[in-house]
Amino acid sequence: MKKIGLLGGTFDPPHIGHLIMAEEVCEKLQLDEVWFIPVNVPPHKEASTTHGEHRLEMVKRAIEGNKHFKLEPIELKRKGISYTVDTVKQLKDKHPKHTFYFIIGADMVEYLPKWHQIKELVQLVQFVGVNRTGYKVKSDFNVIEVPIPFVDISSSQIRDRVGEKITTKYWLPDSVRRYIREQDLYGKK
Ligand SMILES: Nc1ncnc2c1ncn2[C@@H]1O[C@H](COP(=O)(O)OP(=O)(O)OP(=O)(O)O)[C@@H](O)[C@H]1O
Ligand SMILES: O=C(O)c1ccc[n+]([C@@H]2O[C@H](COP(=O)([O-])O)[C@@H](O)[C@H]2O)c1
Repeated sequence: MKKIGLLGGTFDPPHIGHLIMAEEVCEKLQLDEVWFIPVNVPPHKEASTTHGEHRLEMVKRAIEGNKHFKLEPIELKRKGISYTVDTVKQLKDKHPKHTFYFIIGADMVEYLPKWHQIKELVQLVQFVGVNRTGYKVKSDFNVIEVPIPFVDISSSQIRDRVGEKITTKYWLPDSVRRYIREQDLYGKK
């Protein structure tokens, strides 16, 4: 039986905030692995995202070299809107012996009441919340709070900076920055 952290995200692109939260939770909760799950269609975001294949490749590069981190493309394969309740059910069916922890930032903790079938979902998986500037980890739902160093970085800021040709060095792994350059992502069209 393994303890598995699940880090769902749009990852458009993945950045050091994602990596630090995954590593901190992995160590503090003594998880065996953290699985990164890029969404297909995010349940709550209006704006369209970069193609799944690019986001998948960027996550692959971001987690390279960390033996605890794995890529789980289950939502991209399933297509459609990526409701977490569907993902957790599928993963529990496939791996009945694992215990799953769904890791979210404080913005998503505050948003929990609006998640699809949230009452059922909280019975199926243990949520873990990490702090994020501007939001609170407190919730009426059962959320384990894991303190992390505040990393005031978001994917949208990175997309804007790339578009404005402002440096993103150290905001995300060089391998991901290279991929963004090679594929000409986030440039102003
Ligand atoms: N800097 C951060 N600190 C703490 N949690 C974070 C941070 N960045 C992202 N997260 C959390 O990681 C998960 C996936 O985030 P996501 O891929 O949407 O990145 P994002 O930076 O929030 O993107 P965007 O700016 O496009 O909304 C969410 O649970 C989010 O709360
Ligand atoms: O299932 C839901 O209703 C739901 C609502 C909001 C967010 N989520 C999940 O939370 C994770 C983080 O979302 P995001 O948009 O910040 O990348 C991602 O896996 C989403 O699918 C899920």
